[in-house]
Amino acid sequence: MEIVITDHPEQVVADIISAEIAAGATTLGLATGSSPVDTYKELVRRHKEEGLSFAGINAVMLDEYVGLPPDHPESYARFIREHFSDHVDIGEVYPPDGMAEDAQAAADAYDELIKEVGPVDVQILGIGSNGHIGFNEPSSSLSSRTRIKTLTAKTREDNARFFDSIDEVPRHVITQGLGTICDAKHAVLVATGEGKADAIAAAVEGPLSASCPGSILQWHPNATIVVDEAAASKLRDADYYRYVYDNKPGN
Ligand SMILES: N[C@@H]1[C@@H](O)[C@H](O)[C@@H](COP(=O)(O)O)O[C@@H]1O
Repeated sequence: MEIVITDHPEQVVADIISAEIAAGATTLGLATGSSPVDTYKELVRRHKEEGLSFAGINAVMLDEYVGLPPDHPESYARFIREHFSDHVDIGEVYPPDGMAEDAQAAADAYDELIKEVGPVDVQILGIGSNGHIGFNEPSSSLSSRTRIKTLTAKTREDNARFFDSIDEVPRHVITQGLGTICDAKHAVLVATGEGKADAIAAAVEGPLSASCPGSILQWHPNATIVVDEAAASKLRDADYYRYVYDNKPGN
């Protein structure tokens, strides 16, 4: 893993995505949540002001709530349109179908679609305060594929801020599995704020364990963790990561 501690995570992630596009990326993996919002803002700015083009690129998503139609204000399909795809020249963005009558069949179909559209060249990720990535809650199989998951009480509480009340937060989701996520050629996780410090410490320096699904990135051959000082504050070896990044060949 490469760990980047920076005051401007959105610039670092946007730089990585711009470089992957320049190197020929054709499939992006998009994440929702507040963590990547500034990155999308920066990518849109680069598109409008610097000519960064997403032409010829398609995208898949990490997850979707079961039971929310794609035009629901809190559906992840809508989130991606609002924060990113409506503002750039990207091709298709394929959302999981949270309204399918048979949600598991929709999840299976989505896993197949990712294989057809993919492989994902660069997958953006956030991390939940309990260490989840996508919606792979603790105890998720490390080799899981896209499937239905039941959200923990903690995740529903964390996400209640986006809904009028906690009762409106769906209990079930379709999420790429950890195995699906790890099929991406480059996984880039962004986290900011003190609330993510424990999750980042567990994902980066804890054991590779289903108890912290984000720790699967230790196993991924090309994972970058981009964090601000607050999210890095519980990393034991932060100084070493800074040293490695500052002395990166080619930097
Ligand atoms: N399913 C999403 C994740 O993809 C996201 O990374 C995480 C953190 O969200 P946030 O960035 O808002 O803290 O939780 C959400 O529920």
